[in-house]
Amino acid sequence: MEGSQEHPLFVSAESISDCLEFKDLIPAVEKGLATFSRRSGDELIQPLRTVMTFPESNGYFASMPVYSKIDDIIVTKMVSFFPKNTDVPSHNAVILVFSTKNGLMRAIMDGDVITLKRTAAASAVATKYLTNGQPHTLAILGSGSQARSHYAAISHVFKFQQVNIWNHRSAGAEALAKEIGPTAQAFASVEDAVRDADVIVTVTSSDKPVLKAEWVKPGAHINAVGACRPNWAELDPQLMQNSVVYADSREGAMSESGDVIMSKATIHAEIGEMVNDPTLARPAETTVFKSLGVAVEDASAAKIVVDKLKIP
Ligand SMILES: NC(=O)C1=CN([C@@H]2O[C@H](COP(=O)(O)OP(=O)(O)OC[C@H]3O[C@@H](n4cnc5c(N)ncnc54)[C@H](O)[C@@H]3O)[C@@H](O)[C@H]2O)C=CC1
Ligand SMILES: O=C([O-])C1=[NH+]CCC1
Repeated sequence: MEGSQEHPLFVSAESISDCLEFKDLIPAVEKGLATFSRRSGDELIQPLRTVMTFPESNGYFASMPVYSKIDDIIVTKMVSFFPKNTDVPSHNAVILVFSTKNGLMRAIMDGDVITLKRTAAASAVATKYLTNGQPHTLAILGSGSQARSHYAAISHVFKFQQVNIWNHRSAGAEALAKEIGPTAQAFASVEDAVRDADVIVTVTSSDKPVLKAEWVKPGAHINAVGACRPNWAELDPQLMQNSVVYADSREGAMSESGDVIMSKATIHAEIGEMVNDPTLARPAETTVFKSLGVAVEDASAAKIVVDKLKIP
């Protein structure tokens, strides 16, 4: 159905996969995070997301609104995450796009592909600024949907000679290593997987630390993507204390990141602040990008889809 004033267009996962490429998305997310970090009210409005919790089913539901003046778009993402899911996906999202002129709904988009790609694109932006020279080895902890999108996005920025995969269920690591090909190897222990890693991605659903300070090579960059609740952590507190820590949103990290809250680590800068002022980058240090997810990343992706599909 063609989009029109009366009927918003539904955009499927397949259509979004086809038109959302990292060559466009990584710079768009970089620009969006920089705009957000300027905190200029007439460029972008992004309130802290609301998260409902369902303790009995260990589930969560987030509503993530944003208005981007420079992209002329109003977007709300709604996403459920039930980390213990096994028979169905752990994350399920939809993205609604509204007109800034009259408030009518322009599009209803699948949010799963956008969430996978924009999250990995944000990590790719952080890795670009915080990796020391040409990295050789990438380590990925976790072998789910974000593990695959992160491999694709970060490999768009750097070509790795070696990709080490660990997963708490080894079959997952073996499967992902096989998909990636001869440069990839599954490891039975986190310590062995990360020992030589220049870039580490943690994309697990663990609520307890899986990565320890003593295993990490000095100067490595870590994209810590999981653990999005204030009492969850993927990194041990010593690693957070030893590292220069970045976040997508200071408010989001102080509200939702157990890695930051429980370790009492200081946030050195937002990724967007670093984009606006590259002297904030510390690539020679051990660095952590604590990623929680912000709506401007979704809006940056939705804008590309709106433009590519010429949605009215
Ligand atoms: N920062 C952000 O913007 C976003 C973060 N996320 C988070 O990223 C993480 C990965 O997301 P997806 O790949 O979509 O999930 P997924 O369900 O596809 O994969 C989860 C991975 O974690 C592993 N895992 C599950 N329980 C574990 C445990 N107790 N210890 C160690 N590993 C365990 C699974 O085997 C699987 O490999 C989740 O924590 C999710 O909430 C997801 C979307 C956006
Ligand atoms: O930003 C996002 O979409 C999410 N962050 C954590 C779970 C989903």
